[in-house]
Amino acid sequence: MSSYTIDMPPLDASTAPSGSDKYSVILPTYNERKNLPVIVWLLAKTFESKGIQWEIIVVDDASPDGTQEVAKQLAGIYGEDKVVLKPRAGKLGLGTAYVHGLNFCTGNFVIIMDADFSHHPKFIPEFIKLQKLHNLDIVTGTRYSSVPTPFPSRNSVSVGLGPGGVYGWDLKRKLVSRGANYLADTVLRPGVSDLTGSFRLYRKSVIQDIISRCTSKGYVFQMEIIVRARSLGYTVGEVPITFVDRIYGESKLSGNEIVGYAKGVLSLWWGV
Ligand SMILES: Nc1nc2c(ncn2[C@@H]2O[C@H](COP(=O)(O)OP(=O)(O)O[C@H]3O[C@H](CO)[C@@H](O)[C@H](O)[C@@H]3O)[C@@H](O)[C@H]2O)c(=O)[nH]1
Ligand SMILES: [Mg+2]
Repeated sequence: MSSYTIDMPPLDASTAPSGSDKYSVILPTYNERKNLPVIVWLLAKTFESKGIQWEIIVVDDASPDGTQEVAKQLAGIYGEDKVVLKPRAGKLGLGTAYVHGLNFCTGNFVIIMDADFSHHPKFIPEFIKLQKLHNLDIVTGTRYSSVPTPFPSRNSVSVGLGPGGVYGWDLKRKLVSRGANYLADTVLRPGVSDLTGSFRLYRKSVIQDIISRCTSKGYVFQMEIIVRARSLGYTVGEVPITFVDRIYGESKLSGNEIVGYAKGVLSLWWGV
């Protein structure tokens, strides 16, 4: 991977979080026992090294592999105020996991990401910088653009050198992801380059408002959030990220999720 760094100033007086800012990370987990300790360590290191207040809300859906036991051990190591386990009784879907986790966030900013290292915490300081520089409501990681863009539109020229991209997916999964973005972009025209990615930073009041209007339950949730954010007039910025497919465990994306996505696009088309 290249040593490209995003062309933005380092966190300084104008772009650093204020003393009262706190970042709540929602980590949805289903069978992530092997991944959880490392992602928590990376997150803690990222925040602590920059003196940023943080907490992690682990939303585990009764994983049979013992993810919750690992989460409890991590709470013992980092502190119960830092690693907060908020389990659910069964596998109820990714979208509703975010809704559940949001109820327990005490920060004024919320970061949502995957627990399997596909979303690397090293990008979080870039999200924070772009948010602070432009006072944005949402910053979304994009795999399909390679320059940071504070106010993307359908006309943004955003293909260049730099990060942004997917590593480790087969052709079928790449086509599903591209196709899902193409479908929603063509039908709903939200003007954001990656609608299905879930690595994002939100102002908490904004994600609370949007989530209260969302109807979907599964992976389609990410797309619905951005489409609703745009129609409500919230500001969105994009930071290029590299998405690296997981090493441990399996994706939970099923055929049902793909059908649910297509239905979600159509229902937003009728309703928005
Ligand atoms: N609590 C809970 N967590 C879940 C569930 N389904 C998945 N997760 C968790 O959600 C994260 C993403 O799941 P993966 O199964 O690893 O997703 P993926 O196939 O790698 O999909 C990625 O790409 C999609 C398309 O771009 C994204 O939509 C998705 O968010 C993710 O980034 C992981 O931390 C996983 O444990 C669920 O029903 N409940
Ligand atoms: Mg994954």
